[in-house]
Amino acid sequence: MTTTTEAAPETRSFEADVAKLLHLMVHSVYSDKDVFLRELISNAADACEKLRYEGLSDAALLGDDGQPRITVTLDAEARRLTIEDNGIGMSEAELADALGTIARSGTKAFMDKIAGAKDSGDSHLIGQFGVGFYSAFMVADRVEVVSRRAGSDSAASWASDGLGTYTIQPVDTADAPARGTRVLLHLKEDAASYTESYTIERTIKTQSGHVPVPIFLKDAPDAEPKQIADGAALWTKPKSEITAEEYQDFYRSAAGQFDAPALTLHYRAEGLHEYTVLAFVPETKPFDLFDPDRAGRVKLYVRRVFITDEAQILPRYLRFVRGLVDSNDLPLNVSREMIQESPVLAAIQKAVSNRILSELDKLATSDTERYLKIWDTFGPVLKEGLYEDFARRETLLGLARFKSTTSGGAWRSLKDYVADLKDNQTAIYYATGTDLERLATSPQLEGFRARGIEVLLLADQVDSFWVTSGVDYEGKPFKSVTQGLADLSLIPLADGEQPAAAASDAVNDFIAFVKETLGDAVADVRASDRLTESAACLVAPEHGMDRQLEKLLAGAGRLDAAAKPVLEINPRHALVERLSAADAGDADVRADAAHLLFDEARIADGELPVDPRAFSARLMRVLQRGMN
Ligand SMILES: Nc1ncnc2c1ncn2[C@@H]1O[C@H](COP(=O)(O)OP(=O)(O)OP(=O)(O)O)[C@@H](O)[C@H]1O
Repeated sequence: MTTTTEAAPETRSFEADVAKLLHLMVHSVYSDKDVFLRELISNAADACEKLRYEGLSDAALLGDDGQPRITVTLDAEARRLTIEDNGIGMSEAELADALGTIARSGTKAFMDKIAGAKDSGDSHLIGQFGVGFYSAFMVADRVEVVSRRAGSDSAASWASDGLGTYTIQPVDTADAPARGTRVLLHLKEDAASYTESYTIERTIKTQSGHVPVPIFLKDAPDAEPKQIADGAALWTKPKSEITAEEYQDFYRSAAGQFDAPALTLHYRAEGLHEYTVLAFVPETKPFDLFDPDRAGRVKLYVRRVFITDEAQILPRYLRFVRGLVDSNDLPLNVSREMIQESPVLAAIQKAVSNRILSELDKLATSDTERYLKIWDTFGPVLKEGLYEDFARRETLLGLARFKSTTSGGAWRSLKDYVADLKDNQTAIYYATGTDLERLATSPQLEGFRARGIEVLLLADQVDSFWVTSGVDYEGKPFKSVTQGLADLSLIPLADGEQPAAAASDAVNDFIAFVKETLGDAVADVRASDRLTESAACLVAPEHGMDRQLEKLLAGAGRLDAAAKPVLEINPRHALVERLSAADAGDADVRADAAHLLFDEARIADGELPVDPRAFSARLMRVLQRGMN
């Protein structure tokens, strides 16, 4: 049936974010404009896969054209390029929704980044963020899309010059594909090479040669279509027939990444369940790594039919892994929701997750340098598993690498740490904070340094959570250097370090005075074992929460009030000795000193003084006295 309409096109404005994105695209200075072709072909292939899936439950949608196909047509004379698919298509409403609004959460992140990187011309960004359809405006000054949804007897068109508005209108079905979508690009003058057969064929073969839908090329509008990609799913081929480049091209087009995979895993599981896995660990962080939904992107296929990318095949802490699992056993004709409940899927989830972790473990020994790069990039995400996945905690602790006070910037495993324990050392010590450099200089570490005890420096947000969740490694608990009594006296001092004399009576009196002066502000004031250079530091009370975790929770409004800290004073510090002396001055001077010691310890922890005005008044008074 053919419908004709006389309606005038309706002009609409893009959502503000789309308009901004388009502006960036149109004015982009990227050398790598080829990306647009990959994005449009990947959209066309997705549309074919969506139809293949919907066709399982509604064969009528396929009509008499069951073969998915993408056709690219060149028109050098008119400087036009067309990409057409016979996939699912879009209704008028879907056109407006998909091409007039920001469909992906990552797009905003992309824009923020691209705006910053504009001058440096970082061509990797577009690929990284997979901004898809709009990349057409890098090469075209006008884009027209005509689409007809499978099973519908009407068609619609969308057109825009990428300058803030688009038009949308119903079109005669005679002017639309019988089913699917046609994207017509009016190429810019400097993009004329995209009508050259050779250029297009080479670009498609390298970027999209392994999409699971055959691709045809027509050199001219009336030329015969020639098949340039067979649509054979790469993962079904034997490993020995696939080159590293083919894996990389597939990874790029399927995962929307622009980097090279840091690890490629391709295997076939046989036995109770049969399935094929083709998984990649990216080299760089995917843009959506820290999206709040923490969703994974591994796709689920059943006998080469794409089912869903929402099956959450891997645990959330492996969400950086890209790729697919193609199962032979799952039924094709069940809904996505039912598949989620399937015990077969559960078995696949478990086995694939274990396999990925064991491959990482193997890599850690076989190619340490490559492994450490992966850890450097994704360690903070993998560490989420330490408190989320109890069953795999051991494995994850084995994979974990840390910077420490004695590693000189190198990564250390817990195995390394435990091998170097000092005599009488029964715990794994760590310090948490937000910045490695500052952590390494924190006063709490001084007593550890004097004994040569290695302290792990944990600077990722996630660290405060797992490390306080009751973990141990080979029977050794993790203990914060800011927590409780450090119990260091049992561990011998390193060569050349002098054992500390017990605090004198005068110092003990001074400590009692400080405690009285500070009153409720602190849980306790005591002489410190752990300080050798600084005069004072703050620690958590015995059994208290790690101070860094406490700060994080309080900052997130998840803690009513932080527990009061313990102020530890270094009884051997010259200033403390001087303040403790009988002639140190009147009670006012000592009271100022008590408050200043407390405030100074807070500052060393990256906090503000309790009362910044009182702090500056005291500081001024003390300085003035010093001048007199
Ligand atoms: N050829 C097509 N057939 C059917 N729908 C399409 C087609 N091209 C685009 N779309 C629709 O437009 C939406 C937006 O496309 P766009 O390429 O901008 O983002 P995406 O495909 O969701 O993500 P990305 O391409 O960045 O991976 C798609 O999600 C899809 O719904």
